[in-house]
Amino acid sequence: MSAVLVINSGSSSLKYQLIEMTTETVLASGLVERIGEKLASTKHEVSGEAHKRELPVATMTEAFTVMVAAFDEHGPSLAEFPPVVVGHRVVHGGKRFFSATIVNDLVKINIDDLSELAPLHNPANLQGIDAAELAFPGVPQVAVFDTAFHATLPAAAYTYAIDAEIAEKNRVRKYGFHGTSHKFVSEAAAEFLGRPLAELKTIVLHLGNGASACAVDGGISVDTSMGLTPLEGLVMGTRSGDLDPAVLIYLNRKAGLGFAELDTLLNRSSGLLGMTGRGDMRDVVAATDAGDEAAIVGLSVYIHRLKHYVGAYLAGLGGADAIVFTAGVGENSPVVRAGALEGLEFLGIRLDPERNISPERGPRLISAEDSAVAVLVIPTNEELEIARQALAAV
Ligand SMILES: Nc1ncnc2c1ncn2[C@@H]1O[C@H](COP(=O)(O)OP(=O)(O)O)[C@@H](O)[C@H]1O
Ligand SMILES: CC(=O)OP(=O)(O)O
Ligand SMILES: [Mg+2]
Repeated sequence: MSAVLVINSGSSSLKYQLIEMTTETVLASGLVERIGEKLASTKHEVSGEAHKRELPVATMTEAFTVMVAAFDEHGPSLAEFPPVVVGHRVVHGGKRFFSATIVNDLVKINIDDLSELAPLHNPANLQGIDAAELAFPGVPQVAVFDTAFHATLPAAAYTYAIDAEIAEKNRVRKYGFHGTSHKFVSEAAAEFLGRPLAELKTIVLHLGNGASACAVDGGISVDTSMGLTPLEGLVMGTRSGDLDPAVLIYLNRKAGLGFAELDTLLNRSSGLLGMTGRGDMRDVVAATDAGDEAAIVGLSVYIHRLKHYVGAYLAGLGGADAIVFTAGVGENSPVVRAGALEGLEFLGIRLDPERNISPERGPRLISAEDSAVAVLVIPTNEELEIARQALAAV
């Protein structure tokens, strides 16, 4: 019996899962949100029961103390299920990390060095590693990188068409993100279809708060929509995704917006939120049903962009065996799924409307029997994938 503790530490939150790996069962999961604010809220779920609390939590180290206390109080006992390894989600691995890596001082220096490429994510991930080292002395820590799965991108896909010397010197290229999810989901799709991964061409659409598309050929990432940072590509909850880069220059000159303001604009107040005043897809869909004009346009932009990437990756892969929807929006929004594939019948892509709106959970087929391309919904499980890779690394 071996348990793995999975840690996803963000700028103001700590999410965790303790997973028993012989049966891949979640023993407990939880989160500490709003770290550093006056009151943080915590949730610890075990045996289907959620234990919630509000208390001040100033730092990531304190958040770990709160997590360990929740295990002591509500179980399961960490003495009974001691983690054999702690697996951490680390967002940016740059060109240094291509697989799950046991953390040592040099690895931490490298993660820190990549912070300038992921300022929202890497510093928080590193704080999580430091706090876990204090809380679980002697237990190996393994970093699992969002970028790792995309290490296989060909130069044609990862190179930006800018001055090569400037790009090289500043490490400017496409890295891609959500790799842990794209890997898990593309493998689960092959399993669901009962076909060898090596033979499958798959398009994975990970549509959460952050969203990205990935073209997977025989289990290998060959193209993806996020870039140097998790800003490029699809329309997201608060991020713009693709736009003419000259918009930045123009807004700087014309509206006097500085780089900090432009950063905030594109990362935090654009996307669905910027277009519709609502960053949550559930609220946007509800508003379109009520006839809200901004919501109707915003949803149409979201779907237009999604279809654009589906088309691009169908062309890049030379057709696809499966198109897979995952993450919060992908798993739960029939409107988005139908919109993204509408009009693609000429390519052999045919949704079954009944299957698409079925409230069923779990991996499922939503295309019609006569569809040449299988359209699937597969719930992602980044935590389980991190646990598997962390355990394999030790
Ligand atoms: N029933 C639903 N219909 C449409 N969107 C949904 C539904 N349930 C959840 N979502 C959307 O999923 C998104 C969050 O996805 P999730 O994968 O949990 O995000 P992340 O892990 O990136 O924080 C939110 O925009 C939310 O509105
Ligand atoms: C990399 C990224 O965008 O992650 P998230 O979807 O968790 O924000
Ligand atoms: Mg997510």
